[in-house]
Amino acid sequence: MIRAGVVGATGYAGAELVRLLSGHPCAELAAISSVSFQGKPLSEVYPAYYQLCDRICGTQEEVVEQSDVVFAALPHGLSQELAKECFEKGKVFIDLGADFRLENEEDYQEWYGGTYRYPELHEASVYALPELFREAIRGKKILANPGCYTTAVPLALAPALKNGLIQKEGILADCKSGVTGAGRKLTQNTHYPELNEGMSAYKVASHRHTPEMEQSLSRVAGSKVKITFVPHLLPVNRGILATCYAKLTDGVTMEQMQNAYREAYGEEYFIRLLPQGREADIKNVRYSNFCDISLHIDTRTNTFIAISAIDNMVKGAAGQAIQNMNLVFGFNETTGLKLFPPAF
Ligand SMILES: NC(=O)C1=CN([C@@H]2O[C@H](COP(=O)(O)OP(=O)(O)OC[C@H]3O[C@@H](n4cnc5c(N)ncnc54)[C@H](OP(=O)(O)O)[C@@H]3O)[C@@H](O)[C@H]2O)C=CC1
Ligand SMILES: CC(=O)N[C@@H](CCC(=O)OP(=O)(O)O)C(=O)O
Repeated sequence: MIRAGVVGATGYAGAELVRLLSGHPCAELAAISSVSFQGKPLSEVYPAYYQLCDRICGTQEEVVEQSDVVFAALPHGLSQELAKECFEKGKVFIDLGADFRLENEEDYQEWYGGTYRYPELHEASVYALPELFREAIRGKKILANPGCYTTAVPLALAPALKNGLIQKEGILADCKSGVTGAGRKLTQNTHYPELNEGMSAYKVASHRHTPEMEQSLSRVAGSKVKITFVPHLLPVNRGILATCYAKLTDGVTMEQMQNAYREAYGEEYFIRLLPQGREADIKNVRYSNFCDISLHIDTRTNTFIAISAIDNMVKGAAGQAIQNMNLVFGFNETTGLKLFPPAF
């Protein structure tokens, strides 16, 4: 049994980590922390956890001391000091935020407005999207867990890009997110009457996930890829639907495309390639670590369309973080994550 701790357990990602860790056969929840709810049981914050996790929220320091692996589910900008402390104490650190995701500090400065205080930690860290970069993750102690859009879009496009089946210019990612993606804090645009019965885009072609997706896609393609990314807010709790468009390379057929995706993902438990004629749907991946992908070609306009669906809180956050924990501790990657999505 390894000991797992969650810093920021009272947020949505932290609470989801607690839920998933409670069913993990090789990890026990050792400690949780909060600033606002210190000294209070987590079940007071989330009544659904009553008698299941009445653990008291402690301090960040207690989590580090009592854990072999520390998950940070904090707002961006708060992870660097914590990572340093974990690294010095030989703990595995898995960051659900963005502080270690971008390779270039200039990109981080531009999109997040911070600096890399400990460059050596960034050198030691790895971008942990297992289905694309698995081998680089093994043996690492600082893991940058991708976010929801930045999981859904690269997984949808990677095999087509890697095999040169689509053109690198003009890729569009049109994405929809459930409201839990915005976290637990209250804001006007996530207020029920403002959101319900509506659907709107936000941060059009200016969202800070853009450089992160481009980083993954460029690595896979072997040269710089730029995309246009437009996120939308959906009036549902969970889910990311990523509809990605690209111009096909001349002459590419659906059979070639399907072969490339089967070769890339055929052995991946968490990626479900849907049969032709079905479309990925956020309803079918809720509460699971699955990423459903459907492939489509518009022969009239020579356009490839890949649609992926994930649960933003699971494959887009806590589930993927536990998948990464499994990977670095040498457990089967699916341990504790064979979550059956509800049918309706
Ligand atoms: N929600 C999602 O779908 C996804 C989120 N993420 C990332 O995960 C991280 C957490 O997101 P999410 O759970 O949604 O956010 P929430 O706003 O729901 O939770 C934030 C957590 O951070 C804690 N916190 C806030 N400010 C501070 C502070 N100054 N010092 C210490 N703790 C603090 C809060 O604790 P308290 O108030 O109790 O002290 C709370 O537990 C973010 O980096 C986010 O980008 C990644 C992928 C998907
Ligand atoms: C609906 C909503 O607001 N979603 C969040 C993304 C949540 C997420 O993936 O968090 P990371 O920033 O850690 O990747 C957003 O658009 O910023």
